Amino acid sequence: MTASVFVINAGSSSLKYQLVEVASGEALASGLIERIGETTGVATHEVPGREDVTEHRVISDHEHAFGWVLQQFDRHGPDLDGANLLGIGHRVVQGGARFDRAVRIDDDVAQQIDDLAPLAPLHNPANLQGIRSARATFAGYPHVAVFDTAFHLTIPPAAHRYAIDATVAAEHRIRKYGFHGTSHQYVSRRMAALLGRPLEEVNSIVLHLGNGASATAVRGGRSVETSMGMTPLAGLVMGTRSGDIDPGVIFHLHRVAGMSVDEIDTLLNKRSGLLGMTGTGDMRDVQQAADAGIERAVEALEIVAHRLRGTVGAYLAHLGRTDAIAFTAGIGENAAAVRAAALEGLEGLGIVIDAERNAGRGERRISADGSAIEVWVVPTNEELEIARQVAALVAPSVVE
Ligand SMILES: Nc1ncnc2c1ncn2[C@@H]1O[C@H](COP(=O)(O)OP(=O)(O)O)[C@@H](O)[C@H]1O
Ligand SMILES: CC(=O)OP(=O)(O)O
Ligand SMILES: [Mg+2]
Repeated sequence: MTASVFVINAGSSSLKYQLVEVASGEALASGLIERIGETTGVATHEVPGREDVTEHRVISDHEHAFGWVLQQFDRHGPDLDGANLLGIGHRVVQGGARFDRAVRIDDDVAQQIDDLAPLAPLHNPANLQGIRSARATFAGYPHVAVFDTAFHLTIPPAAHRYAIDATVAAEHRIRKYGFHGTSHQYVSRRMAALLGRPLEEVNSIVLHLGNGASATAVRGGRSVETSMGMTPLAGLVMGTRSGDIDPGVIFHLHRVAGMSVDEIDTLLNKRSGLLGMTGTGDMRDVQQAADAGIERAVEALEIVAHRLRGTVGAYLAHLGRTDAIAFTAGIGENAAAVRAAALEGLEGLGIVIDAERNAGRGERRISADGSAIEVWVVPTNEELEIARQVAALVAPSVVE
């Protein structure tokens, strides 16, 4: 059997996994456990060609979730012992200024991920829980951390520094880190390949629009600007996160509205964005509501598009010359109306969408033939990118 990598993405209340065959890039199995720690969790295990397994049950913590996953492999396959496992890849959201590439996890690296938790309190502790459970289960296999932030460490100081007291910034490691780097890297590479040009020569803007959303300006394969900041709260409008707001709003909510810092944190991270504006954080539901004429859903879509358009405009200026814009992730790949609205009125800047192509499916160019800047839908595959980085680190001969 050809070599595979087990990829784990442990979120605060979820665990996603995929067994990736490195050579083909195919998922041999994948799954998702949601609502860990809540009264009823939902767990699914999918193996191509077999019926999906879905269970509704209480899953107390990540260790428990892990046990469930192993049980599914035992019962429904594929056989992990026969999977020629090269290693385990872990998505880690915050790698700080330290990790500019994937690294093998030892006790020291695990400690450093823990030290970075104050910079990503919602993400790094969960990532670490996944790492601990997996290291206990798959002792003897190499474990590799693949950081969301690594791809963005090429962003120059003028773009990653905030204009605040320099001593405070240095002491508390306050700067823009950026996230979704694995996806931005994968999509920008793929974009260059689709244009048939060397990566070093292509300038692109990648719009990763999922539950979390971020934009990145990529010059010659290197990230030079991105919309998320020190934390994944900044930038675009997201499913439950506000994206950019005036920081003064926070002081106002505290002093005038009497909210605590924790309450404001929850408001901006979990009760804002699409959810806060419309009552649902799911873009499909927002679009349905807008189609039915519900005013606040229509408005929310206008806010989403306005923010996207402004970001694209800024990145066109930062790049100077842009070859392509790529839409990716759940919304970017599937929501034609969001794509069209985001780039509406930019014909004067050389961006012309073809309505028919935009309404299609799958990886494709959606710009008109005469558009100076090409616009594409490029499906992301973070798990495959993680698997490749793991294989490159622990078994370079396999990926050559
Ligand atoms: N056909 C579709 N039309 C519009 N939005 C969609 C469609 N399919 C998925 N989405 C949206 O994609 C978002 C989830 O994106 P995804 O990349 O899966 O998120 P995550 O960040 O959790 O990986 C949700 O808002 C969902 O509504
Ligand atoms: C960092 C981040 O926003 O991740 P996600 O999109 O998975 O929430
Ligand atoms: Mg995703």
